[in-house]
Amino acid sequence: MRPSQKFNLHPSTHSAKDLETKTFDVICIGSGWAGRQLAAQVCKAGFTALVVEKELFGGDCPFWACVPSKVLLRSQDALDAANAVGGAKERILDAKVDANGVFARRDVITANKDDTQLLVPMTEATGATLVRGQAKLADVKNVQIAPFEGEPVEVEARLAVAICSGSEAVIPDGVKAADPWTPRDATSADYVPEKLIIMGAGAVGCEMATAYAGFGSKVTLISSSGSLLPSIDSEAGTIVRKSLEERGVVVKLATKVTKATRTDYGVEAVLSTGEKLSASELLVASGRKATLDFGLEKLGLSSHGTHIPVNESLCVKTFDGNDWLYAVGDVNGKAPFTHSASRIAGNAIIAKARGQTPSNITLTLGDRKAIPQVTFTSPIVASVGLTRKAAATKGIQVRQITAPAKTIGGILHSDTIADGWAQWLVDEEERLVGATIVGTDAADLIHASTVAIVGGMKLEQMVHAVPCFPTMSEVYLGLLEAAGY
Ligand SMILES: Cc1cc2nc3c(=O)[nH]c(=O)nc-3n(C[C@H](O)[C@H](O)[C@H](O)COP(=O)(O)OP(=O)(O)OC[C@H]3O[C@@H](n4cnc5c(N)ncnc54)[C@H](O)[C@@H]3O)c2cc1C
Ligand SMILES: NC(=O)c1ccc[n+]([C@@H]2O[C@H](COP(=O)([O-])OP(=O)(O)OC[C@H]3O[C@@H](n4cnc5c(N)ncnc54)[C@H](O)[C@@H]3O)[C@@H](O)[C@H]2O)c1
Repeated sequence: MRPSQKFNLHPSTHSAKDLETKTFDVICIGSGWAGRQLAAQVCKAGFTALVVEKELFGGDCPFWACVPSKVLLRSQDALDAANAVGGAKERILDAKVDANGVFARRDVITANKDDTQLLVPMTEATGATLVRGQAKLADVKNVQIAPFEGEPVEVEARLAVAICSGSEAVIPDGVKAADPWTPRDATSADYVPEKLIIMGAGAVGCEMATAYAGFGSKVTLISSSGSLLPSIDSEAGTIVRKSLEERGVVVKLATKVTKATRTDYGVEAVLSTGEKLSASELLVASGRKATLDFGLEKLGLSSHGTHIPVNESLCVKTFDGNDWLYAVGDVNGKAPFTHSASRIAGNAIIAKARGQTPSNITLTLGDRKAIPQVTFTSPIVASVGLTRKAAATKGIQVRQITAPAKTIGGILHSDTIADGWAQWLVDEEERLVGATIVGTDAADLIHASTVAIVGGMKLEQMVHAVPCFPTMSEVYLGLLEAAGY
């Protein structure tokens, strides 16, 4: 069995047959960040919530996605940081990470995929009731739970049912015969493949290329897109490509993996160029689709493609008069990040139950005006609001301001700090509408831009926000200067 599939479902605990009541204010199908946060929010407001989970309480993020992937990246990062400072680097005996040590640290942080260690008690502490089993929509506000043992049980929601079922990796038919690694396998692995082909250069592909190159794999990163991280403006992908190539990664863009098979050695991949490559493993990181195995069709609904369409309150759009069925998190395809499973649906459900209008936080978050994203490559790529591409698609006229993401603070911090790249996009009134930062500390630096975009700030106001010396926040001085302020 693959390491990604080794976990205990604890089938005899949290059984639907033991429920003291069958009626809850809100029922969440799925216990990822989306389901748990919504349940916690409504419980805090004095309502009751049931969370149904078919796999591990906690969903993807703590066991297979954000958390283990960040652990796989952290050790090389720490070594690189020490290696970039004279006086410290002389003490480093080996600049390569110990992959087994990294895997062991990951297993501790992910509690060996045992949800009873942290996620179950943490979620119960919010006041939510938890049940293990597969949930299906049975009727309006009715959900059927098929437990791991015993007969199905029906539960009813007084206010709302929220589909928080997440997403799963898309494995194209042409490569299935290779029995490829999914992102779950890449984050759960307990060995380092000698040669690794990664298909897809989005966030998963680029992060895993960084991690496995650090472990010593010979990585080939192949993507149908013309640049790495295609959802961000292309300068970011160019910088990440250069860094990956310096780490020995071979990058092939505008190229598809069309077919792959298992061989005695591992896998053979056929590319759209006709080239054939062999490797120990193939990681497919070519996108995700919503998890839709909960019986939408039972209500005469279809999911309209790969995600469930929702309105600005995250209420499902697919049928008239719906005011009780919500889709929250990856399943709605709006912004597939842990942090974007925001309080939108909870606000709407609570306000409606109290006969109030939802606060305008719903709208700010709902239109994705300022949802940030960080890709933990080396250097890190952070972005919020509009990219140039997104502005053009929306027909929004923007002025581009760029500056190096390199400051005196950064130079004092690291002898090898690279120039990096920072971009602000401002609208015709000089209001900030987008920011991208590629470089040291970008993950945290971006938050200042998020706040400015949410606050509708103009450059003439931002000029008053003076960063401390000597810090990386001086990137913002560089941007203001480049903007002519
Ligand atoms: C490798 C990787 C790294 C990532 N890194 C980051 C990162 O650094 N930062 C970030 O913000 N995002 C990251 N993401 C994205 C992030 O993991 C997702 O956006 C987030 O986990 C989605 O949360 P969710 O609650 O919508 O879904 P999930 O976490 O997928 O939870 C859905 C849950 O619903 C359950 N479920 C589904 N159907 C049913 C049913 N019928 N009955 C009962 N239960 C059901 C599933 O078992 C699952 O537990 C990463 C993704 C990947 C793949
Ligand atoms: N740090 C983070 O926040 C983080 C990290 C990892 C994942 N995620 C989330 O997970 C989601 C999924 O990430 P992902 O990287 O799997 O998908 P993605 O959609 O971001 O990127 C898919 C990539 O695969 C390429 N591709 C598609 N078909 C191909 C083929 N046949 N051959 C070669 N290349 C092909 C595409 O051109 C693209 O570059 C993202 O939307 C992201 O939100 C976030």
